[in-house]
Amino acid sequence: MPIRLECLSHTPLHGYFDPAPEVLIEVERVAAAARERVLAYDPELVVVFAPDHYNGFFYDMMPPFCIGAAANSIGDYKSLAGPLPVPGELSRELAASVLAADIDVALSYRMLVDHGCAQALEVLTGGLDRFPVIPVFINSVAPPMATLRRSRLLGEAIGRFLSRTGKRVLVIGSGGISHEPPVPELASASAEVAERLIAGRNLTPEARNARQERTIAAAKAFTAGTGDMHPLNPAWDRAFIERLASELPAVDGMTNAAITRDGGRSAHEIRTWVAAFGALSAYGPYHASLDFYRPIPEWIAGFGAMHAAPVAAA
Ligand SMILES: O=C(O)CCc1cccc(O)c1O
Ligand SMILES: [Fe+2]
Repeated sequence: MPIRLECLSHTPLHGYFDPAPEVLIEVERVAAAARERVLAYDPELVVVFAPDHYNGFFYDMMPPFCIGAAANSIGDYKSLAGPLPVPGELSRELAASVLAADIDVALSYRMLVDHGCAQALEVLTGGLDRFPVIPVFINSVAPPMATLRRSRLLGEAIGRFLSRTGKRVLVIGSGGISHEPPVPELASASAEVAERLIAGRNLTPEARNARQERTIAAAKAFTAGTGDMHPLNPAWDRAFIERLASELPAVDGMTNAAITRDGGRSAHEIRTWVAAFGALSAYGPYHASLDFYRPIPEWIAGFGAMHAAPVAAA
């Protein structure tokens, strides 16, 4: 019942507005090494914990957590579009098992995922359809959100189920660390923007393009130091990484308000890493390595990558 973990930041700005060549080369080297590890491991099942950026999940019915029993990638920015090979029966069993463990989770037979899921699968496996994959959505952008502790416990419950399958499992966390790209907030939105956050599925190509251009413009302003975006927070990012590696339950002390204050509104994507480590922790003691960390303003990201495995397997 082996398990491996890979966590990494995502950014849709890769290929639109890149950092200096030496940084880009280093990130691509780290990504290639992670992909080699994954391909050598050859997982029988991938569980990817991913956020969504108002592409698949909206306030018309916003769950804190949702397991996909069938899913499609929308292909925003440069990410791949198309169906994910989801083992639906296993997803349903997973949801039943998590609910039986007192963690309330939704189930979707028509999940839409965006770059927050697709980019991790592409980087780590070379495509969307290389391995059977169960996507697990964690609300990381639409308040109110569950506690960070709840993401850890969700991960743990999923890990207990996975360990019973006997499968060679890879868990992925996609997102974070500190960052605050220009994603609107319902509380301060105009009526028109609010409607988009409540029921904004299936943007027209024009609206999609305008949205992507806004993100690229924001990245340029952020890198130039103009505008008033939340700063990246390398010290906070590194402290978080350290907790994952050596004292996972300590993340329970991080309140949602403190995450927003210290890391920015999209720093809530760290929930995906916490859930992935929670799943790994269900298998016993583990060893984690930090493969990369650097604040990359061009990508609006405190950009990190880690991998981990049970101590017995290391
Ligand atoms: O398209 C959006 O809504 C925001 C995209 C976005 C930008 C920078 C870093 C991210 O992690 C991210 O997801
Ligand atoms: Fe994101």
